Amino acid sequence: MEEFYTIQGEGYNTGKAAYFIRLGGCDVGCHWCDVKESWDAELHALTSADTIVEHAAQHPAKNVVVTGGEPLIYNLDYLTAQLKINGIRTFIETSGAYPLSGNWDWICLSPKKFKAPSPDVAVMANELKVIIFNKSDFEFAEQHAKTVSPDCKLFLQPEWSKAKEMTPLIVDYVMNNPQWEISLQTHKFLNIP
Ligand SMILES: C[S@@+](CC[C@H](N)C(=O)[O-])C[C@H]1O[C@@H](n2cnc3c(N)ncnc32)[C@H](O)[C@@H]1O
Ligand SMILES: Nc1nc2[nH]cc(C(=O)O)c2c(=O)[nH]1
Ligand code: SF4
Ligand SMILES: [Mg+2]
Repeated sequence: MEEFYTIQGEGYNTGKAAYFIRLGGCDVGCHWCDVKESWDAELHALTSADTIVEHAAQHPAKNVVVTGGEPLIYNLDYLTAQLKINGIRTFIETSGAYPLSGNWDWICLSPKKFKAPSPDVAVMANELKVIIFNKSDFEFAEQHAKTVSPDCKLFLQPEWSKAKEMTPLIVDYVMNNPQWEISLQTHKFLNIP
């Protein structure tokens, strides 16, 4: 759908420059999704994986974030193999709704109530990032924390439109449950992509 060079705004790798590859297509249907224009893959022109890798390799930071849409709709073995050949670290943002493919340096799993993540993604996740839209999402976060590995980093991120209401609850929750950390969508405050 699009490619852009920016700074990772969310989660464990916040603050690192990275080339973003946003793949079109998602059927998870989060009503608060901040990239609904990504859902219909057919609305976006196709770009070959080789061209994308060539573009990524031209940027100073050797980090790529593959996101979407839901990137795991596609088999990502070829794309990540080519990125690796070019010495690029591979990060993925996924709901986990499809089986894991690709070779990843960092897997950020953001599970959704609307389509449960597959267990193979949960066990491999380096980071669990749960979006807090309402109070019941804390319990949802704890359920998913049981499915990830013991060294997986745990993040709570306010849903953007509910941030005013939810952020104080997250602050309180993290102070009482310090195995969790807060993640903010810092790129939205910085006005960068
Ligand atoms: C747009 S999604 C694309 C990748 C994948 N489909 C997923 O959901 O993880 C990228 C990240 O943005 C988060 N996100 C999407 N809409 C959001 C919103 N309104 N507020 C906060 N985070 C949001 C998702 O949970 C995910 O962690
Ligand atoms: N700067 C920036 N950081 C991000 N982290 C995850 C994003 C995403 O949409 O997947 C995203 C994004 O869209 N922009
Ligand atoms: S899974 Fe990700 S891309 Fe798909 S609707 Fe939810 S937040 Fe948006
Ligand atoms: Mg985004």
